[in-house]
Amino acid sequence: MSIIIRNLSFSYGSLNALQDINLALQEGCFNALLGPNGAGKSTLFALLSRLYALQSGEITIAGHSIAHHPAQVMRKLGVVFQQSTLDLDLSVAQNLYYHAALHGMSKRQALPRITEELARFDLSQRLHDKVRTLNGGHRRRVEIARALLHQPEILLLDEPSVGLDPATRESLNLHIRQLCRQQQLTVLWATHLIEEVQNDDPVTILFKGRILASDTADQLCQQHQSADISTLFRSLTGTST
Ligand SMILES: Nc1ncnc2c1ncn2[C@@H]1O[C@H](COP(=O)(O)OP(=O)(O)OP(=O)(O)O)[C@@H](O)[C@H]1O
Repeated sequence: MSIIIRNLSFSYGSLNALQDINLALQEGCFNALLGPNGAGKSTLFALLSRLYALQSGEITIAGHSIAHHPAQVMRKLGVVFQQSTLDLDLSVAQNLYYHAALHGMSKRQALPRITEELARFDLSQRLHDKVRTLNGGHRRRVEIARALLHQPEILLLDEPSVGLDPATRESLNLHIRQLCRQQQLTVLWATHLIEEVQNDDPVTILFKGRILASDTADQLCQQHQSADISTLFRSLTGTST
C-alpha cells in the first residue's frame, strides 16, 4: 500500500510552502524525504496526517482519498511527529493504551499488541515506568511502537532522529528498515541528514517547497553524474545538510 500525491500545493498566506508536488511512494520500502530546514517536509506531513486540510491537489493513501475517506486512511497510517507527543507524566502503558483506545481497541485487544511492539523495541521492562524516566532514544522507540499499535501499512516519520546521538540514530534507522523488510511496511522518513539515506533507497529531494529530484539514490547519482547523494544534494540545492 502506498501514498500517491498529485499536484499538491499549500501556502501559509502569501508564502508557498509546497508547490505542485507529485510523488508516489514505493510500497514496502524505506522512502527518504530529504530537505534542509524550511523545505516543506513538516507541512507535507501535516497534510498527509490530516492536521491541515488540503488547499489544492489530491492525496491517496492505501487506495483511499484523504479528502473523501479520512477514516479509512487513518486506519492504514501510523505517524511519528517531529516533536514528541507522549505524556511524560503517564507510564509507557498508559500512553499506549490511550492511543489504542483512540483507534477503537479495547484494553484486552491492546495488551497483546503493546506487549509485541515493546518486545520488538526491547522495552518490555519499561511498561510501567513514567515516560519522563526514559532517555531520548527510548522515548522515540515508544512513539514508534505506539504508531504501529493499530498495525498500519504505512508509517510516516518526521525527522525522528533529531536530538539523538549517532549510535541511537543509526539503530533506529536500521530498525525501521527491518520493519520494511519483515512486514512490507511502507515508510516515509523525512530527514535533513544525508547519512540516513542508503544507495538503493527511493529518495525525494525537497527544496523551497518543490521536488528537485525523485528516484533511488543510485539512479539519481547516475542521472546527474554525481559521486554520491551528498554531492548531488549540494549541487541541486546549493546547500549542505
Ligand atoms: N504555521 C506556519 N505559518 C507560516 N509559515 C510557516 C508555518 N509553518 C511553516 N512555515 C513556513 O513554511 C515553510 C516550510 O516549513 P516546514 O516546517 O514545512 O519545513 P521543514 O522542511 O519541515 O523544515 P524544518 O526541518 O525546519 O521543520 C518555511 O518557510 C516555514 O517558515
